[in-house]
Amino acid sequence: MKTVLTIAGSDSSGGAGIQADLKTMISHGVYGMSAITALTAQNTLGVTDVLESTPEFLAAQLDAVFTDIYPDAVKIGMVSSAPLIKVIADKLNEYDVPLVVVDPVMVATSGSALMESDATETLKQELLPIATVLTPNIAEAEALSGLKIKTHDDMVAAAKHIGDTYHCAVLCKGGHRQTDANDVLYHEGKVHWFESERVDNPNAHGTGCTLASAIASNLAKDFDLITSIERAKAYLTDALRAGLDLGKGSGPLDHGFDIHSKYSEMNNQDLT
Ligand SMILES: Nc1ncnc2c1ncn2[C@@H]1O[C@H](COP(=O)(O)OP(=O)(O)OP(=O)(O)O)[C@@H](O)[C@H]1O
Ligand SMILES: Cc1ncc(CO)c(N)n1
Repeated sequence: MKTVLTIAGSDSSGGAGIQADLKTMISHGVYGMSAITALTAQNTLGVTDVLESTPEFLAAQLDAVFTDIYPDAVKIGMVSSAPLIKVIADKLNEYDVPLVVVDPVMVATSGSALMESDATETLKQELLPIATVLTPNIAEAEALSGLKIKTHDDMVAAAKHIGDTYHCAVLCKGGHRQTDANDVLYHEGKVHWFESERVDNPNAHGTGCTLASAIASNLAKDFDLITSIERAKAYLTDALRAGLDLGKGSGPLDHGFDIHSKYSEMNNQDLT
């Protein structure tokens, strides 16, 4: 079985972060592992508290994973401070990880800040150069490129700017656009669009985490980058279309829409 490690924050409501990552990985038939950068007290309405891991404890988690079950791919999500980013970069270099998806999580869908402002520079210098692919949403692509994004051409310009500066592939996600949900990849000097109509579902908590974990799972299974993104976007769109409606705010996706087993068919009546 292929193995994938997520390095990210825990979301107590289960829709984003580590929980979304592990659910996505099991749906892709890969073995998921986690190194937790922070605990968030969070639900579909927002984040009420954050407890960061210490850099030493994050390093210990990474050593424990890498010296035992070596991951075929790594997904990085919420990393809120510069010292934690530095630990991750050092460990990924030490263990020589080939496939790294970096989701530069800065602000949650609910509007809560998830990264300290002075950590952005460390992210740029330390993590972007070792990313196989970086997956900013529009606001994150603006912050990383310094460019304003309004049109499809602006998305391409920002992806090019980031990719050429930090030497990584960049997928600029259009999930926050009004008219479509088209994402654009800039990779090895070429531009590739992944087009999708918007799914009419206000429950979009954790879409970014889910897409990045699905890309990492597909890369671990030896699909090339474009195929990995195509498959990941199809999974994300189907998980949105499944129409789960939980919580009082922007609720989670149905990560398990595609998993059929004898256990998922059991209901309470079967148990009596
Ligand atoms: N309503 C929608 N319909 C179809 N696809 C969507 C919709 N909303 C988001 N997506 C897709 O979800 C993926 C994640 O994009 P998005 O821009 O939402 O990321 P994000 O802002 O990082 O996510 P998060 O809200 O988890 O932080 C992209 O492929 C995007 O096109
Ligand atoms: C822990 C965590 N990571 C990422 C996001 C972004 O969706 C979130 N809301 N929470």
